[in-house]
Amino acid sequence: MKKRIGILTSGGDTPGMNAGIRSVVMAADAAGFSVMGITKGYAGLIEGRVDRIKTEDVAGIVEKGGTILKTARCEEFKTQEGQQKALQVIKAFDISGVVVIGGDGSFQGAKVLSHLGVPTIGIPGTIDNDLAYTDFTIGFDTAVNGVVGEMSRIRDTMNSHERVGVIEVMGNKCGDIALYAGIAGGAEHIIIPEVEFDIDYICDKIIGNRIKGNMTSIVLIAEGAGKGEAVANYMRAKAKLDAKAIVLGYIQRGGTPSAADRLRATSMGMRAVQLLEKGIGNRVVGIRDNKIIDEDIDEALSKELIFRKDLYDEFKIMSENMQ
Ligand SMILES: Nc1ncnc2c1ncn2[C@@H]1O[C@H](COP(=O)(O)OP(=O)(O)O)[C@@H](O)[C@H]1O
Ligand SMILES: O=P(O)(O)OC[C@H]1O[C@](O)(COP(=O)(O)O)[C@@H](O)[C@@H]1O
Ligand SMILES: [Mg+2]
Repeated sequence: MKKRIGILTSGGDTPGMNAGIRSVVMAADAAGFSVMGITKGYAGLIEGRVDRIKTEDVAGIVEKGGTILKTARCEEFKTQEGQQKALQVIKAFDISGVVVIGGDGSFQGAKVLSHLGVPTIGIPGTIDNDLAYTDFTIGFDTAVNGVVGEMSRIRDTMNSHERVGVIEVMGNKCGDIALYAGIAGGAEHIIIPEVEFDIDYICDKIIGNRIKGNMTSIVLIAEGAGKGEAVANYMRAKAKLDAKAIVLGYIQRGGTPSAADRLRATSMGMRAVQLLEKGIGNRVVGIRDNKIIDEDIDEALSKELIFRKDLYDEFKIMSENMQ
């Protein structure tokens, strides 16, 4: 095993990616490896945007959102031609192992690199929490905290106008951001792709609560379950509710990472380097039952997401009893 590893971030950026980069660079340094930072994910790899990254380059980044390595979604890397170009760059820079921080799509790319003979380790970086093999992905906790903060700001103005706030959050096909933020932020209703919803029931509940004098109504909708605007339009047209749709959008992906995300990213970065030190690739690192784990990429990606029905049931108890 030669002593030079590459690191890239790919897909949607997340708070905590920088903490992961920092950890990999420091762990590699301690192990006698040098690290090459690959700018802009697989696109940068194909283009040869590769530069030495040293301990001094990662000083002070633990608290920064985004990713100092930049990121991208790169269609070309999905083609064999693109993958061969990337492989040539890896060889040209004498890189013997790669760490990829990204989500489900990025891990497909990590699998490709491993199968091309470059030991590659994935660290889960996505706000969506949509990777089944790990309890949490890096960035999810910060995103949930961000949504909870916005919910209380939105609630202030919705309450003042006696409006219904329909807040659309990210998550791709996964409802976790809406579910966790819904519980922590005290949403009256959540709409997530994992559970069928009845818009008329939600309207009736809101109207019933209003009759009893409770005018506060926040509905969180995960983007995978539909558009906030469509829900608000329906509420206005069919239930005469003064509903406003708010799409939180990219503010969910920015900002300083939470302590939990920094801690997880740091431990996962350390594990990634330990694996590469042993020449082990084709694995992804994660956290299960509060312990850092690693698992074969193919196995991890073949797992089906387990919906946290226990949490949803807790939410329902609170939602149904809110008045
Ligand atoms: N099947 C695949 N084979 C190779 N690379 C892939 C594959 N799927 C995704 N990727 C790479 O990973 C990048 C990020 O994937 P994407 O799904 O957009 O984000 P994320 O990794 O955050 O889920 C893609 O733009 C592409 O470069
Ligand atoms: O940044 P883009 O390309 O607009 O993509 C938006 C998507 O990225 C995310 O923010 C994060 O998704 P990934 O981590 O899979 O990249 C999703 O929640 C959202 O659907
Ligand atoms: Mg993804």
